[in-house]
Amino acid sequence: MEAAPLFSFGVIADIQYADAEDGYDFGGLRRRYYRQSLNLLRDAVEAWAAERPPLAFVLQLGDSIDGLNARSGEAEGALEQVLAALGRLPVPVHHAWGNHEFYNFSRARLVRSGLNSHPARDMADPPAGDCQAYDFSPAAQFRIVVLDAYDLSILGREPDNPRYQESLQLLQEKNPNDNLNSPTGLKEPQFVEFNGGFSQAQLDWFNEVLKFSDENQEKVVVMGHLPIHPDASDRVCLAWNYEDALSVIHSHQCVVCFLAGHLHDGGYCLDSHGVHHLTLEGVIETPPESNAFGTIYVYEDKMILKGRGRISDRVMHF
Ligand SMILES: Nc1ncnc2c1ncn2[C@@H]1O[C@H](COP(=O)(O)OP(=O)(O)O)[C@@H](O)[C@H]1O
Repeated sequence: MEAAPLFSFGVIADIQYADAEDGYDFGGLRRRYYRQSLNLLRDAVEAWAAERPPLAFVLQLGDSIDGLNARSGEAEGALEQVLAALGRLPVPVHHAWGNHEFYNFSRARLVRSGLNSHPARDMADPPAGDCQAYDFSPAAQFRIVVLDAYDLSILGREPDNPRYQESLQLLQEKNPNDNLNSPTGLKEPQFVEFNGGFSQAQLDWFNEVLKFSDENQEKVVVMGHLPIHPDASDRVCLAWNYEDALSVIHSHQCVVCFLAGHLHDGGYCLDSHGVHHLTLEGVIETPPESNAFGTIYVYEDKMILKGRGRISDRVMHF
């Protein structure tokens, strides 16, 4: 028997709920169970709520509702359903924002929604602008960093916003295709409209957080919608400037794990600096008889992932 963990938390990605018939991914190969995804979320919540000792929190890794809702005018209702399901948990839920949040809502609207899990600001010098990154300490000598992978993006902002203009310029420099969602022919195929990146202000802030954690002997788990390691993703689904985020992480000792969603097949690698990169399988492409969520039990020297359904169990030493 393992000793009791220091704390535990739930993880889930790419729920992409919509009250719509099943469909397929862009390639036409993977079925998307839009309506069932809400039932899978409810099953996840029920399983998490029954855990003893109770979880400390849940991380929702983005794409909580599908872009289909925007087209059918059901964005608000779909979000209400997802938040109501998560609201049955007696613990905080921390949300990353993905491309599908921005298909449905502006950044300004998200700040005023139940998907804004940013705690009241208590740390000095948060990242500049409308960046949604934040950090919190769930237990002594542990810290969670929530990164905003669409801080550079043309999704979620009006075209007259300077950050939109800067992002569009970068995207067009890297992607000459007429359809900016198409990675065809790109040297850096992650430069597509449905991805985004990290501003220098966010990277500077991230660096300061990790410096503090190094100085205080903390272990840090980082989460964001987009994967940042090519071995835990395909070449398209990475954050635009994933290398910049990796450099910040690798210039510190404290980061033990990076959690992402976006790539519905999931992925995992242990990188050259001993950081675990775990990309979670997406609920939306999970058949109704299975599921895709997990609980991570944190110990002084490791994290143990208990996966459900498509997500495998895994021990991540640090
Ligand atoms: N290879 C591609 N070429 C052109 N458009 C694409 C390609 N892959 C995805 N898209 C488009 O990009 C958008 C996001 O893709 P989607 O599969 O919905 O993202 P996610 O994997 O986050 O669910 C959709 O409008 C989709 O049609």
